[in-house]
Amino acid sequence: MRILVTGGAGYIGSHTVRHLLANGHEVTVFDSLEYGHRQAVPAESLVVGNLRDIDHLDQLLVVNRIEAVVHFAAFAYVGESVTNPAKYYTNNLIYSLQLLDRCRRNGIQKFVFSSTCATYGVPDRVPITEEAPQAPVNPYGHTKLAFEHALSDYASAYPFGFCALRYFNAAGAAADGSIGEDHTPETHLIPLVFQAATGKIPHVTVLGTDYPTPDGTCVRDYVHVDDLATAHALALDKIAPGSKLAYNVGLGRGYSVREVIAAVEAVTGLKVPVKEGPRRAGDPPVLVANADKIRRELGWSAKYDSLRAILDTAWRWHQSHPNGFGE
Ligand SMILES: NC(=O)c1ccc[n+]([C@@H]2O[C@H](COP(=O)([O-])OP(=O)(O)OC[C@H]3O[C@@H](n4cnc5c(N)ncnc54)[C@H](O)[C@@H]3O)[C@@H](O)[C@H]2O)c1
Ligand SMILES: O=c1ccn([C@@H]2O[C@H](COP(=O)(O)OP(=O)(O)O[C@H]3O[C@H](CO)[C@@H](O)[C@H](O)[C@H]3O)[C@@H](O)[C@H]2O)c(=O)[nH]1
Repeated sequence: MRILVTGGAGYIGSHTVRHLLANGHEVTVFDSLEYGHRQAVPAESLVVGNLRDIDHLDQLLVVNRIEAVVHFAAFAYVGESVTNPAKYYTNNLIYSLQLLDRCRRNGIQKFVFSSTCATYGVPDRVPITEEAPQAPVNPYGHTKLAFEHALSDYASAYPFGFCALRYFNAAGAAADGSIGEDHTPETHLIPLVFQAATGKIPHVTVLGTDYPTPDGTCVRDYVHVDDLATAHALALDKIAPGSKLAYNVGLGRGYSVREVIAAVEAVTGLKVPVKEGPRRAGDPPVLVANADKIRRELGWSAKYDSLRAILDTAWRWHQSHPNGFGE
């Protein structure tokens, strides 16, 4: 297939691009490089551009005869979305709607969207199934849910199908350590714990120790980026006109912040300096996927089925790239 991957130079995007290319697809990566990295994707696949330049994008859809779009490009700092919602509604919703409509006008019938477990807000039951109420608790989650609604309406009205993949917490790096997670600023737990272990930052702060969880810290479902990548390829095969697919992607097992820190200490053999701090606004206590539906319907399974296996790959990346992509 000829596939356009927006945000393909970012963390999850770059791992997915690698997987799609290995499977023989023709891939055009479209990324502004605001948060992505040129080195994360093959030079010949990359087009540097911004979703806001819709005519540039439209031209690519036509000239490269694109058949499917995988849409990662978005801003993803939950805290920033609260203080600057305009930035999030503009990039994640307005520009995404523009892209969606150009897909329709150009007859593109397959669309895979990076959604998130943040669309569930604070779930009343875990593990979370796809039927759980979607009630985001921050603007980031609102933008993602609003776009899911637009996709659904398009699939009802036009010859168009989509799959929304609701990722839980992406983690890990390519098995060979050649690409991995490098966000600036970094707010995600796992890379921060590695940075604290290796002395790049003085300590990691446990954000909240009074949650209603076994050890008082938040529980998350960490899923390897390469396993997210395979989910995209399976989704592309499944989508047909009229498809309205939505899948949770996680392992179905939760780890607390303290368990993550202990696991990084075990993987690295290093002591992680830790401080305890207050809760971060908007963090649900427990987010764990019920991922039975994607296993059943797409035949998806996780190659990395334990936190230890995921962290081994992240550690290889941090050792071989102590300064990330080094820009
Ligand atoms: N990381 C996670 O745990 C997680 C979980 C759930 C959902 N998601 C979603 O998955 C997607 C990818 O996440 P990630 O962690 O790889 O983020 P990322 O920031 O590494 O990747 C996003 C990429 O999109 C690009 N981009 C953003 N706005 C753009 C625009 N207007 N035009 C062109 N390019 C643009 C950025 O430069 C970046 O390379 C995002 O949509 C995010 O919301 C991530
Ligand atoms: O310095 C830190 C950073 C995080 N945490 C905690 O660690 C957990 C994981 O946090 P983080 O790695 O920031 O991931 P999430 O906040 O769970 O959010 C990520 O995962 C969401 C889906 O779960 C995506 O939608 C978001 O884009 C992505 O940032 C949370 O409980 C945080 O409170 C800490 O204790 N200390």
